[in-house]
Amino acid sequence: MLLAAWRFNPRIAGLGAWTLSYGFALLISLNLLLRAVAPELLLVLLAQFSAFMMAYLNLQGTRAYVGAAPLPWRYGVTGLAAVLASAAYFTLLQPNEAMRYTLISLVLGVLFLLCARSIARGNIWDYPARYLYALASGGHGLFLLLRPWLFSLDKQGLLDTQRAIAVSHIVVVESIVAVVLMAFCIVMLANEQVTLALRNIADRDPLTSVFNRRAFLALLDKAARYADRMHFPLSILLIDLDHFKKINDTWGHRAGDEALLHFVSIAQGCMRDGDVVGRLGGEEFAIFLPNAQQHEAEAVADRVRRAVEAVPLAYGETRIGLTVSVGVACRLSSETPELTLHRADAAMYLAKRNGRNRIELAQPSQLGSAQGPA
Ligand SMILES: Nc1nc2c(ncn2[C@@H]2O[C@H](COP(=O)(O)OP(=O)(O)OP(=O)(O)O)[C@@H](O)[C@H]2O)c(=O)[nH]1
Repeated sequence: MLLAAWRFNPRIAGLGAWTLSYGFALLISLNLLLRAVAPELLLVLLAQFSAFMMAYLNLQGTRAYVGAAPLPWRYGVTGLAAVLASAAYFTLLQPNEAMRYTLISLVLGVLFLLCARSIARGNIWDYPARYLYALASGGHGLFLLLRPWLFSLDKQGLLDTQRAIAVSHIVVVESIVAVVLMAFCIVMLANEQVTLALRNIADRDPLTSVFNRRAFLALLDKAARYADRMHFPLSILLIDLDHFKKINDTWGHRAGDEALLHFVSIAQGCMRDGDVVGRLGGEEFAIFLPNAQQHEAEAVADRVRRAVEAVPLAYGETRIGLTVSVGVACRLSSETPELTLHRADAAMYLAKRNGRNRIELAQPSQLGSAQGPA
């Protein structure tokens, strides 16, 4: 299942390491089959090697998935060498099955707990699969830490035969359930990443990565409904780059693209958390400002206008000066967001007519009943 997921989604970070980790899980099963025929030392080394690699690669896959740097390879090599050396020592020189079992259980337990810690980031509602995976790997990690204690109860003769059998069954069943559950979670995580990537493609402008028109309008609609519920104001800036065609005609289309990116980075630097920017088309952008009165929106518009004017685009050796015309509208009570956008658009065209590189407010006569406290 994981191989198929990896084969079809090779670019999902971590999926390769996860799939490989399950390859080592298969080796553990192979080990069980060899029990009757292979020498003890070989079986012990193979079991501990496979178990360590499975848990370690699981952790590496998880870190890759969440965008964390991979653990340096020397950690893995040192950990593996220590596990194998102690396994050999407690098999050949100082035979002690309990000690072997305890050591590997503790190492694996810690690796699975680290795995749970790495994955549980973000908001549970946005990433349910991450929390399920954290639960599965964290639960398995805790159980692994508990296993030596269960084992010691048996060794001390504190369990009667039936209980000892039940405990060994629980240990086996827990491992199988945890491994299968984690594999399902990994497939869910891969699916989550594909969904996010598709949503990004559907919602974002490919050049500037800000929201495209459709996504921006959908978010604006949602923000307007929220503003209605909370009796908050909502303002919109409509921003158009001035004489943009001239940039394309003089320096080429690539310079035009760079100018759009340059503008977006400046505009984003002037916005608060919660403000949303979208590209409505061509060189026309809009920003909506939740809970902002008209005078606050006007101040943001002025910040953007000044910043764009002050920082020319560095295009090779050339410095290309840019300016923007901005229309500002604050939503009237029960006005549809499309209408507010339309008024901001009309104000922006007024700014163009009045000489560009300026801000115009949507008609004062239409703003009489703007929402929220003045
Ligand atoms: N480089 C580049 N150019 C684009 C893109 N989208 C639209 N354009 C160009 O943007 C230009 C817009 O020109 P106009 O609508 O005449 O506007 P303008 O030159 O900015 O003039 P004013 O808006 O009146 O100041 C056109 O030449 C489009 O081809 C894009 O993604 N990249």
